[in-house]
Amino acid sequence: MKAAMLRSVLRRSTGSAAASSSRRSFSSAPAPERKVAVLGAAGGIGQPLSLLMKLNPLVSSLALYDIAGTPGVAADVSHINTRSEVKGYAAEEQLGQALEGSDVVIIPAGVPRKPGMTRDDLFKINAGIVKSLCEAIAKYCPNALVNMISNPVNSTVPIAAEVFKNKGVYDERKLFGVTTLDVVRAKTFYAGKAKVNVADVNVPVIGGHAGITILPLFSQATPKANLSDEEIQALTKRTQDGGTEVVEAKAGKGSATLSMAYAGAIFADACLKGLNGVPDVVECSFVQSTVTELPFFASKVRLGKNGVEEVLGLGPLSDYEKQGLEALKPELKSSIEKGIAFVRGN
Ligand SMILES: NC(=O)C1=CN([C@@H]2O[C@H](COP(=O)(O)OP(=O)(O)OC[C@H]3O[C@@H](n4cnc5c(N)ncnc54)[C@H](O)[C@@H]3O)[C@@H](O)[C@H]2O)C=CC1
Ligand SMILES: O=C([O-])CC(=O)C(=O)O
Repeated sequence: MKAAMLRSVLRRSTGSAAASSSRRSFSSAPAPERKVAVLGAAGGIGQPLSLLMKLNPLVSSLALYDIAGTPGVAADVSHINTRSEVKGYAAEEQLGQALEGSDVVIIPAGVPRKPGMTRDDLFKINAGIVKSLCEAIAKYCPNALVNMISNPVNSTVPIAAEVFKNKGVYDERKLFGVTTLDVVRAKTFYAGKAKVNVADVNVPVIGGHAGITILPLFSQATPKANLSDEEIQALTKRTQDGGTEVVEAKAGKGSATLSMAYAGAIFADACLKGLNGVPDVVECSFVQSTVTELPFFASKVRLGKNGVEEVLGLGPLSDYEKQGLEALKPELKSSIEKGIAFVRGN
């Protein structure tokens, strides 16, 4: 959700005569009907993400699913006077209804880290959660774009792909690991150091979503700034450790939720724009890829009416980034293989 969109939503909710008449004169075809499902909607990420999706005028139907606490969240969000109709789904037997007809399914279901844990430590619990949710997606909305937030993303995306393959519905253009928070952080930290307007900043982040597998390409950052090698290395490390910084600050009360909800809303908005035929929608995401020898890799992707339209190349890397790329491959490879083995062995 970009600032302009939020402004337009807020303008709409004031309902002033001037606003509605200018809306009439400028609006052509109404935005198509789009259903978005959030799985894990009552959680730390799920709640603010559901709020942001309720503010998104591209959404006509919002399905909120969780195994606990859904009715309250759904009732609360449903009172907001924006376009989408909100329904809550509270138990596993309602998951099918929640998913049916979905264009985009966002998955922030599962446990978050506590201090001292790695994202991979979440595998044990989250792998099973993601697997069963993806089995339901394969059954009830096999054509939906899936935005995977649940960690470890480096393994949960391959798990989803294996489930979809087993069910005969895998379309690599429709499965995304959400790495937008890495981009959000890289932009914020770069703007602070380079002393440029954060709204103007662009920084691609490639690789995966854990520790050194997160590789921000500050050599490609715009607007250009004259940062020293030490400054670039410190920015890289801070981006890689951004999740841990929040986990430690929350001191046992979970990981990033608000910034993740923001990032998840931006990525889902980009998916919806792509589905609606808006041209040149480009975001970084962890997708099936041939950009490196690894089967999944995060890089810039162009989004379109069927999901991934094009996986874009990495562009020129600095020597430091080339080293980072080689260094991340073994860990990313083993996380991907762990996800695949989890489904194949089960
Ligand atoms: N991709 C990324 O950049 C980020 C990913 N995350 C990950 O997102 C996940 C969620 O984090 P939080 O919202 O903070 O956790 P949370 O514990 O606050 O919320 C998780 C929600 O998932 C629900 N849930 C559990 N099993 C479920 C199932 N089978 N079906 C539906 N819902 C289920 C829980 O009831 C809970 O409401 C974690 O795995 C975390 O590591 C967090 C931040 C950033
Ligand atoms: O660090 C965590 O566990 C949550 C996460 O993925 C992030 O904030 O990037």
